[in-house]
Amino acid sequence: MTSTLIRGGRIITAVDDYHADILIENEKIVSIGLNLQPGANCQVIEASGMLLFPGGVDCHTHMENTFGPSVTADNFKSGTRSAAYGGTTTIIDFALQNHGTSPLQAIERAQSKADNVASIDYGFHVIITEVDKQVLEDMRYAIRHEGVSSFKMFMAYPGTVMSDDAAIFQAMRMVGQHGGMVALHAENGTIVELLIQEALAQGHTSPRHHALTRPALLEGEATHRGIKLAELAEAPVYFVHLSAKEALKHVVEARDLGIPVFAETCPHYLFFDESSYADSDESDSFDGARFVMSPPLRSKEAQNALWTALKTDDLQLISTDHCPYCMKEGHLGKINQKPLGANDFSKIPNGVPGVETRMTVVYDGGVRSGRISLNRFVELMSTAPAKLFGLFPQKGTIAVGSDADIVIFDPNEKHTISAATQHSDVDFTLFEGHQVQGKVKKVLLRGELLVSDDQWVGKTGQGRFIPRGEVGKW
Ligand SMILES: NC(=O)NCCC(=O)O
Ligand SMILES: [Zn+2]
Ligand SMILES: [Zn+2]
Repeated sequence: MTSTLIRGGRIITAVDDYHADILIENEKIVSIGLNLQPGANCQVIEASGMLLFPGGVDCHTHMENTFGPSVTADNFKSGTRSAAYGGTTTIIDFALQNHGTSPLQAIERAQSKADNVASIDYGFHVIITEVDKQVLEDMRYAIRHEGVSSFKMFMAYPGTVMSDDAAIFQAMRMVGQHGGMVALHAENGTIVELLIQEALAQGHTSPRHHALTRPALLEGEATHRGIKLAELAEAPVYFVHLSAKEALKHVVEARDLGIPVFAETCPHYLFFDESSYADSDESDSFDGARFVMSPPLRSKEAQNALWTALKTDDLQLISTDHCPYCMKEGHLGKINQKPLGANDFSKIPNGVPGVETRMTVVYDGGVRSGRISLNRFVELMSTAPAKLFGLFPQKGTIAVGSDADIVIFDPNEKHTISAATQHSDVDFTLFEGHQVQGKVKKVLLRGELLVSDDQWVGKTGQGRFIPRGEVGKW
């Protein structure tokens, strides 16, 4: 029997804050208490002065994503290792339903990419691109028998992954009856497309036009429509990467009425705003491409509103939407990356990295700056995503019986974030040069050390697919 004792740390959960030892046996936490004694052959980890968090749960990542014009820079090997260094021990990634195929085939394909390669645990949402009777039946089957109970649908990207309202409504109605949930990418795709074509026709090709052609109002409109479709379908709904005040307003309104509407935001919307695009209209500046994600960065005012909403539970969690493309073509052999859109902003692959920095930047910029409490931090990073997406209490907390996914975190260590010292295959981080306080020191997945003082001590492939139960019930 393998056993580990973590001694003397300060345990933080979504509701508790206390000093105790944690005893781990066979992947699980078996005891929490004072002065626990190690048995024979027990590994002892000293953690005095350290905070102990449940392993991070990032419910929005895109490893080896193929639905855009190119493949993301991280696959499940590099991406999950990078996540682990950042304190995340579970991700929920995506399985893409290609046109003419079943969601069940999508799950199988996604599993074949992750199995034996991922270093942390994982699940999938299926991206639904086509709905018919058989697809709806397969979605029901996925919820009941495959442990895949959430589905992403796009109100944007016409001609590729966008679904119309009827498809979204039918999917919501089906999954709502079976304990599942649809997650929506809410932007009015047809109007965005029109604005893009008008901008290009006027010769506007630089990255900042990405933001100008995706106005906040169109995120607000789609969010409102998505809520109405969910209400009609009598189903819960989840909004991914919420960025705009105009969208938040509708979420708040619905939640105040007791409608099961949930939403996440992402670190990039909390730490950057639209001014990051400002320089990129100069003739040869392509630098703003690093901030090309959808929805785009919003105003400073929106950023403040998001922070407030995180505090008041109008937003339930922070995920990363880790979807990295390199700024330089050919980095580690990656092709068709951000420079694809060097002469046309609409061809820049959408997405940014973030899986490794999520906990650190939110701890520093959220907890240390006084915007959120330490308990709320744990809730946003771990407990809420686990509860909302059917992983709790196996994941998302430090409790007897839970998986021993634990982050040992030094609240005092200062460091500077840089792509050069990160572990993703992408060649930049939005947080380059940011000085932060608080550092992930050790990370355990089901009791096994993955990361120890900046050293990788984990094993490729030790991550496991985690079947999920009912979602959207929290
Ligand atoms: N967000 C983004 O720009 N890229 C990733 C795909 C998505 O989540 O829409
Ligand atoms: Zn999206
Ligand atoms: Zn995404």
